[in-house]
Amino acid sequence: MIEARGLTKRYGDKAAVSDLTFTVRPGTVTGFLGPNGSGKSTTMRMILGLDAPTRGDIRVGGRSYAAHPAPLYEVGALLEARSVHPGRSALGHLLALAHTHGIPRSRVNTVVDMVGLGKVAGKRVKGFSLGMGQRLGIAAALLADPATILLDEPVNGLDPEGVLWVRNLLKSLAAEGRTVFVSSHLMSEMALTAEHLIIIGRGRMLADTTVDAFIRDAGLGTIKVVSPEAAQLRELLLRVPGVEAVISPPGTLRVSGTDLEHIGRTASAHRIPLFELTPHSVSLEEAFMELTRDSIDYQATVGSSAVAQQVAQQGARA
Ligand SMILES: Nc1ncnc2c1ncn2[C@@H]1O[C@H](COP(=O)(O)OP(=O)(O)OP(=O)(O)O)[C@@H](O)[C@H]1O
Repeated sequence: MIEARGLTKRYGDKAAVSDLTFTVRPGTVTGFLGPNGSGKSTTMRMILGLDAPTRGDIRVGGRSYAAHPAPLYEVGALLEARSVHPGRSALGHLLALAHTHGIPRSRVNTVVDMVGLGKVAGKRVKGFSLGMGQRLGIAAALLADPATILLDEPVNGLDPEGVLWVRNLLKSLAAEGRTVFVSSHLMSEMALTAEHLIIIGRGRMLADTTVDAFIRDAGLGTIKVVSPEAAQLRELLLRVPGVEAVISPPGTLRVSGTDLEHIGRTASAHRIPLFELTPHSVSLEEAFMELTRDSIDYQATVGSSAVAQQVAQQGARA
């Protein structure tokens, strides 16, 4: 379990993290999302005691990281895949880490195999690709079989097979009852991996929610119905428990809690004409961009306007 209370970090005048309060629970994968520079890495560094909060505190397993006598058993982390001495072999790096906690060589061999580096374990890290470096970082994070796993952008540089592997690995670690906290700026990847999301922008909390609720609130599960008798259709649809329907703008219904077939059949049974019946088609990535739009520090001038325009057009069309 990771618990942040009023967590704040300032660098001079700049607040990298502002008053964050959240709990990351065991048994689920929690995705930590935010645009570039939103404070994800700073928060992760504070979890590991690499940065001290200006205000507030952050605990892992009930205590600050520094208060754990053998921290590798409590938290396994991958923050920066390149932070390994390039002259060391993968095996040498892991053995050195293992020695600090009395972890046997057999466990080192196990994690090397687990991450698929068996064939290159004796090779120097300087020859590793980004993806191999990520795998080594994940091996180091898993070395002491910790209760909490903390990974900063673990799929960076991985090929599709590697991305799938990380996704399944994180889910299985959570299913074993571990706390899994993983940062990314890829909403679509997180939606496939995480059950819970913490989304920040400019160091502030934007959303602390489940993936299901995020999808629901973003209107991704809604159906758009255009009919000259929208009000009558709405009354009929609302007779089914769990169905929600709002008229916006006049003549257009936004319906959730049911499916296209039910709406079509209800309209047909009451001879209500339909001009349109479509699932809402905003992607998760676009919903994330909408949420974080006002919190983007680093915005490209070429391309981003096209993306914004596309989102706006999609919103207008939907
Ligand atoms: N050591 C530092 N000194 C000064 N400013 C810093 C320092 N570390 C981070 N910052 C600033 O704090 C803010 C948050 O940075 P951080 O690296 O935590 O964001 P991030 O969400 O991890 O970004 P990215 O997705 O690009 O990795 C940024 O504006 C960054 O420039």
